Amino acid sequence: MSAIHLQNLVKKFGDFTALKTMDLAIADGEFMALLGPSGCGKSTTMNMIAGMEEPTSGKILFGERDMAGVPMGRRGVGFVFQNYAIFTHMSVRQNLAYGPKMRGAPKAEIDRRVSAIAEMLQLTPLLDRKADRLSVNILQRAAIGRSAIMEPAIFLLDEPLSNVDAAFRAVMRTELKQLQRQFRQTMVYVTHDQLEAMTMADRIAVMDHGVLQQVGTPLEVYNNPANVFVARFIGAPGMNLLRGRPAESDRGLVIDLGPLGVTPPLPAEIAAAVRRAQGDVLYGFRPEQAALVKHGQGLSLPVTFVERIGARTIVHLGQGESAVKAVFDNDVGLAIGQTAVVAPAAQSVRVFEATTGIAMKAG
Ligand SMILES: Nc1ncnc2c1ncn2[C@@H]1O[C@H](COP(=O)(O)OP(=O)(O)OP(=O)(O)O)[C@@H](O)[C@H]1O
Repeated sequence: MSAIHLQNLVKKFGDFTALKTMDLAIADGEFMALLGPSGCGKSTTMNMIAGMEEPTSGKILFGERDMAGVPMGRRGVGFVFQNYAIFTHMSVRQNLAYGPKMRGAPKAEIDRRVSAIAEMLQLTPLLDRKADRLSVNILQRAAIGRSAIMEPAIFLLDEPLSNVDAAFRAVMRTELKQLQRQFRQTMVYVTHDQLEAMTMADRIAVMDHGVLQQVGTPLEVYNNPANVFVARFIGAPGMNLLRGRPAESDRGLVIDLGPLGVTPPLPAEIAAAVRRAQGDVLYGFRPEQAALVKHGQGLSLPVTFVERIGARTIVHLGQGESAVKAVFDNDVGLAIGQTAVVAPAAQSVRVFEATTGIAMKAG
């Protein structure tokens, strides 16, 4: 019943198409993140699932049931927004109890459910505080509790952590995931923060400009991006992409990167796909998968900047179209102005068509 199917879903605002023909199947009990930059259509999609917006065309099914014309209050969804929806004149307890009370639940059951949810969200010591005395962090926690207490089969969260501070966000990521595991709800979670999507979601739907770009597990979208948008958007920093032209060499198929020289030979399965293609390609590899190698064995580039973030070091190499980043787990002792020679781990190399941006895959 609580699987969600979006079929050919389109949303237009006047002449502007906010969502272009979205097809997405979210399984019962799945945690799906809708991830993408601002304005990509995440909230529009969510608002249609919630019943706050009507689709221009296409269908939304909950299980087998078509939601066309079903008002928000009848969809059985819980919804938490970026801005906490809390009654500030009430205590935390009264806020949590509000939904079950409106439904006419007996007092003993309300008390039991309020205690359980308060315990789960670490709100127990704050139950009798008035909401207007609470920090933004705690207010958002109470707002999540207020929706979760209704045990909706479908729980929709739209950027619920974007106003809370960074340390609290880390705590809430774990708690939300635990909450979902416990209730086994279908959860749809809108975020522009890939860390939230990567750490919590079973699968991620990556969107851009109203178009669904890829759906996959966090590792799938990280390891095998469907196109250059996903390659750049996922990962911090995103994937390195260098323009070049396939060329045969005595060691196998390589990519001629012009002034940067030629790449190491491509792994056989990627080489087969690249041989079938025509024109320029983008040679991609993750900054975390670059190693420092000896001269002549990789791409030789000047160091332009070095960022140290705790134990991690991000080394910026080259400029303009030849710019590359490499991430190391230690201080590799490189300084601005030096030359570094980097090579990606062979199995991590990905190649994309330059004109369409689509990943070239084996098979
Ligand atoms: N009611 C509306 N009328 C006109 N345009 C709208 C309306 N709602 C959204 N849009 C436009 O549709 C596009 C998608 O908006 P949406 O809010 O879904 O994006 P988003 O990915 O959730 O981004 P954000 O994180 O900034 O909210 C944007 O260009 C937005 O300006």
